[in-house]
Amino acid sequence: MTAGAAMPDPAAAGRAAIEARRARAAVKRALGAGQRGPRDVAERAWQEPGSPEALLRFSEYAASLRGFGPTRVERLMADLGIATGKRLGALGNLQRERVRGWLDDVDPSRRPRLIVLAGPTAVGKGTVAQYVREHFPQIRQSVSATTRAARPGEIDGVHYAFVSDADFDRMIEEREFLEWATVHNQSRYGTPRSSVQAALDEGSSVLLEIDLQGARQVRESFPDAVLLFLAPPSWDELVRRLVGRGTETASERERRLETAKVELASQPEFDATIVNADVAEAAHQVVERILAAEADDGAARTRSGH
Ligand SMILES: Nc1nc2c(ncn2[C@@H]2O[C@H](COP(=O)(O)OP(=O)(O)O)[C@@H](O)[C@H]2O)c(=O)[nH]1
Ligand SMILES: Nc1ncnc2c1ncn2[C@@H]1O[C@H](COP(=O)(O)OP(=O)(O)O)[C@@H](O)[C@H]1O
Repeated sequence: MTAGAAMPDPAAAGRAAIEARRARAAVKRALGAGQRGPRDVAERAWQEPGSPEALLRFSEYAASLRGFGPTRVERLMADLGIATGKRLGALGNLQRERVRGWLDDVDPSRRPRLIVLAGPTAVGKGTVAQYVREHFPQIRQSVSATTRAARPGEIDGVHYAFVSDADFDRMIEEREFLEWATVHNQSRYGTPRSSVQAALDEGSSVLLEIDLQGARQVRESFPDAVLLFLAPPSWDELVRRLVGRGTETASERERRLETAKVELASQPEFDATIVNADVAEAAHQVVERILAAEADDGAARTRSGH
């Protein structure tokens, strides 16, 4: 194959073009369905040249939004001084500022929120969070640091940053954690402050999958954080999931189930409970809560005139 490497391959180019078109269509669908906000798509386009968002034509982007028919899109483009066929990523600085101003009007509600997803061991927090990661990429998730050992299949820097006790001590000392806790009387876990703050500053909501002690600390330091409790359909099902996962010894399982009883009792402290009977259904409910929280905040700000 090396002989052909420098030659243009029309078939491969065609496949790449089809793939790129599909990716742009997915962005348009997500905009139309309200799964992604127009501000998020525009900011992503400007951050990542070459991304599907950047290559989306402004006319198609605007036409994907609810309530934007061809006439309204045409008028908008004339108002913003955007030429026909212009791609989002190709807008100059002046046009980007104009688009941001317009977004303040059409999408005033999107203020990023900090969301906590807590609940007893093995209820499915990790599974639901992963579904959200795969289907709703605009919602960021932070990677916690932990002193526990990696389980088979867990990747350092993806599932957790696996650190030593000494490293964890240093991170506490240097105030690197937004919150941290010793969980199951065993290992320490902490949320990195800087990456969470950076995501919020960029306009993305951040989902934290943390334990009850962490949830309480977040409530203290971020009073407008939204606390979601993921509950099992029943106690027996919770035990089945813990045993079924097969990652703990019998004595570790006992310890986790003791913690689980305390955690289940804390449910009234949360803003909402979501029962994880079906993963996709629970994940959609989590996302609905996030979108509602973002919109709610905007409405409140609009009312107070800011
Ligand atoms: N406070 C806090 N808890 C965390 C953090 N990361 C993970 N946890 C919680 O630590 C607990 C143990 O997680 P893990 O070791 O993955 O075990 P599992 O809950 O049995 O899957 C879970 O309740 C997690 O939600 C964090 O950064 N801070
Ligand atoms: N809705 C569900 N129905 C059935 N099994 C589930 C569901 N959600 C998660 N599980 C399973 O339960 C086990 C524990 O899930 P996990 O995400 O590791 O829990 P947590 O992160 O809350 O400790 C896993 O084996 C997972 O595949």
